[in-house]
Amino acid sequence: MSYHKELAAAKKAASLAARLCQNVQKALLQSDVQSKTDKTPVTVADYGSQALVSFVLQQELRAEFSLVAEEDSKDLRKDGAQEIVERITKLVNYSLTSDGSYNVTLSTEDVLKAIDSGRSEGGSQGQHWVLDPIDGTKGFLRGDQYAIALALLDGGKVVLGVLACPNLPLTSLKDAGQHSPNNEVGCLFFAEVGGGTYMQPLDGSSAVKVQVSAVENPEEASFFESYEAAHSMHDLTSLIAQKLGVKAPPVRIDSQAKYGALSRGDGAIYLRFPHKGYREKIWDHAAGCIVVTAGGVVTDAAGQPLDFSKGKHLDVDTGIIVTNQKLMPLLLNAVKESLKEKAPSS
Ligand SMILES: Nc1ncnc2c1ncn2[C@@H]1O[C@H](COP(=O)(O)O)[C@@H](O)[C@H]1OP(=O)(O)O
Ligand SMILES: [Mg+2]
Ligand SMILES: [Mg+2]
Ligand SMILES: [Mg+2]
Repeated sequence: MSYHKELAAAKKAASLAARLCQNVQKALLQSDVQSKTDKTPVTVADYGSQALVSFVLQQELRAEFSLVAEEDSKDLRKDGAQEIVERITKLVNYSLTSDGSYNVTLSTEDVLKAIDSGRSEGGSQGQHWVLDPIDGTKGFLRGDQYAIALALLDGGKVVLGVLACPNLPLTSLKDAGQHSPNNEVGCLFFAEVGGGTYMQPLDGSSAVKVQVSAVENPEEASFFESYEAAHSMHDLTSLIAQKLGVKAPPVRIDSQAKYGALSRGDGAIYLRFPHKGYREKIWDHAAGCIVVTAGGVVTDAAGQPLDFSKGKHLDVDTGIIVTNQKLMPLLLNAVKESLKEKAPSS
């Protein structure tokens, strides 16, 4: 089965959402930051991006669709939120119409409804879109890396993914680091099952095929991890890297931009070990997973593939690791030994 139409719609939605986020990041004001019950910062851009992606998918596909997305309109429907809802609506309308993509004016209620169409629970039957409207909100607020991550599940498997990374340099992080000196940033990664992975500049110029690094010697490999120590245990990942023989220091970046950078070989390994009690969500990995499948393998710490068919959460054993097929057995060993060493003795 081909998903060309869905892929074209997803690319359009993610590109427009990326532009919305770029506009907000430029003008980021303190009042744009809200607090949700889980205390993660949610900005008008998270909501705007979700409303916009939901609207564009509906317009382009013109069919019933199911969307599992991170945000909902609960906080926006509370007293006192009217002003922020109006700001989100203005932003969404501007982003949809400013380049002539659509000729529409959404009302505040249209926008709230579009946000809430992301309330699906997913599962193993049929098709479900999976969206993180801004992945790496902390990076976004800091002016660093973030991503708009959109994927399609069919029968519980990821069949396409699009990852827009507005601040990721077009050239390898190996050369320029996270901040491109000449400001050539903005990458769109996309992949369809069995069709390889492509990257194109967010400004729309042509796409190139990309490939995960084929490095076989861990001494020549570098690894990515969360910028935030609260999201992944840096002491554990450093032990794993040491056991594996990795020489380079960790490259710490926010969001699924790590998967994007890995998919084009900027580094060879991604290690993610959240603190105890954290449950991974499907929208934090679905798009990232499929863009690295051209040469890469994604598993949990026990070597099992990620299962996207169980609803919103991923039931992973301890952590998530990504590398190429050659390095995976060595990495799994290093992970196993490190976990044993770190485990409290009984
Ligand atoms: N306590 C936590 N541990 C691990 N990941 C978290 C935690 N809180 C939020 N996240 C999510 O982790 C991802 C970012 O991780 P990182 O950038 O470190 O790779 C985001 O999806 C972020 O959500 P959000 O989408 O709201 O930014
Ligand atoms: Mg969040
Ligand atoms: Mg996220
Ligand atoms: Mg998010």
